[in-house]
Amino acid sequence: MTLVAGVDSSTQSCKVVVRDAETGALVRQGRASHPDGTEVAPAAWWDALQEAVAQAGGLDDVAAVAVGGQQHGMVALDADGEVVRDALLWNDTRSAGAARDLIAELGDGDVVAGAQAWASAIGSVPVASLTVTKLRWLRDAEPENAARVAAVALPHDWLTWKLAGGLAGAGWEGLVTDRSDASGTGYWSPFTEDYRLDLLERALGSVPRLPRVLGPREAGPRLAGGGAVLAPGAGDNAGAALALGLQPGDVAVSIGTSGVVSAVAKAPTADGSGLVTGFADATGAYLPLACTLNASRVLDAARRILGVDHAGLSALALSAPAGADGLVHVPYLEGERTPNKPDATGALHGMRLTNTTPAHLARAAVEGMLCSLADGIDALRDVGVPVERLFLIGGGAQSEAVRRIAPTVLGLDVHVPTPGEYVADGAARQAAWVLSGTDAAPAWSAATDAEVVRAPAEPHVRAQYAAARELTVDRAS
Ligand SMILES: Nc1ncnc2c1ncn2[C@@H]1O[C@H](COP(=O)(O)OP(=O)(O)O)[C@@H](O)[C@H]1O
Ligand SMILES: O=C(CO)[C@@H](O)[C@H](O)COP(=O)(O)O
Repeated sequence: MTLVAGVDSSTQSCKVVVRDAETGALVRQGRASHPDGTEVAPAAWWDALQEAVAQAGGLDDVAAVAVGGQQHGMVALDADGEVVRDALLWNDTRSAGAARDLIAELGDGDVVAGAQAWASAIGSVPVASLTVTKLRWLRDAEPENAARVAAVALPHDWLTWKLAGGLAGAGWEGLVTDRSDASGTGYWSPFTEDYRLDLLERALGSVPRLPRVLGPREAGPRLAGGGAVLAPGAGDNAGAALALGLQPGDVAVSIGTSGVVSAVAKAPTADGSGLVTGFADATGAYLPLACTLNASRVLDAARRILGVDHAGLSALALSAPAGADGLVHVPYLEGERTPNKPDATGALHGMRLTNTTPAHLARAAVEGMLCSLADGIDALRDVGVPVERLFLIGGGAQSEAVRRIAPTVLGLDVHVPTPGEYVADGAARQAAWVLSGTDAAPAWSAATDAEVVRAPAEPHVRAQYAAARELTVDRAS
């Protein structure tokens, strides 16, 4: 049996799956936690990867490996290949001002024109999540660090490079990425399939070395020591789309640290409103996507307040009526990215003596988180993405309340594939694809055994959320 490995280096943890390259059958797996925070030493990801790989029985008998991971994180490297400072993650909002500056500059002061100019150039309007804004922040806030930057990579690129042995083992040539993750930097164009070095220079003030962008099934360097082939890897959402085998009309709804709705499209998008980012996927197509900063951790916060575990929160939420008798939770606990409100805070609206119970609070948390995703689905529709089937994945999909309430808020049946590591699985499928060299990815059975959850839509839940959504306040600091 030929084995392949897929990695998901996500915000909260690192997951590794080892699968049969031909059938996709799961053979072994491992997992290790990442530290908290929106600024993380990349070495912590490397340590977690080592631990998860060891749990998964190692890579000695594996023929190809692909790394998927959280997108956008800024991994700045110096001339010796060492990290210049801790990585700023996708959910770090300190570069919100830099995003505003970059938009205004490209529009010569006209922010609407600037936003559209960015969307037309790179498919997305910069927000604090995108790497390009983090580089501008670095230039302005830490000029001494900015001056040391010789190369910039993303989390998945850097881990792939480390697996290849880093600068000593693979040289700068071995620093590779793929088009899905490159498209989330803000300096790679899905229209020309090339880096926009002018935009990179505009942000950082210099043009550092960038990872070589591999094609969807192009082999990268080998594992240090001459072992497995390293595949291009992917951004996490592109990895999940590959695992799910998304078809036109399908939308993946991922409830991890981020809340993401994404679909595979034949052509790139350029949404000047900034709600939909026009990323590329891992197969040579495109991945229009709307991403929030607040998803599974909204439920974690509600659990903390109520002093219950996952099952307890779920039972409470399901015991309250749809709409929680008017209690609305706007879940901007980390600020927000879609809509772009980096300084917003979360809020509870419509509190009455009758609805201030643990059950109502739990219901409002689940509904508020789902309402923000429903807004994202509307944004996808607005750019012409067909929305027919929803696939619910990510850690939050393990909540029964989320699964059962989702159709009432999202207004469609929800397909829930068997709980699994879909990003790591997509990476493993890509690794098998690189080995096979065939035109299409190997036909592993994907989400065919999904449970379909049906429930009538409850439009008043979204209506009351929409009324409360704008009434948020910015953080004091
Ligand atoms: N049964 C459950 N119900 C609700 N949330 C859950 C459940 N199990 C795990 N989670 C949440 O899922 C999140 C981790 O999911 P994951 O998709 O791995 O996140 P990420 O990709 O951002 O690292 C955590 O916030 C965790 O609390
Ligand atoms: O920023 C995005 C997508 O644009 C996020 O999807 C990150 O890629 C992190 O994902 P999780 O680790 O929360 O799944």
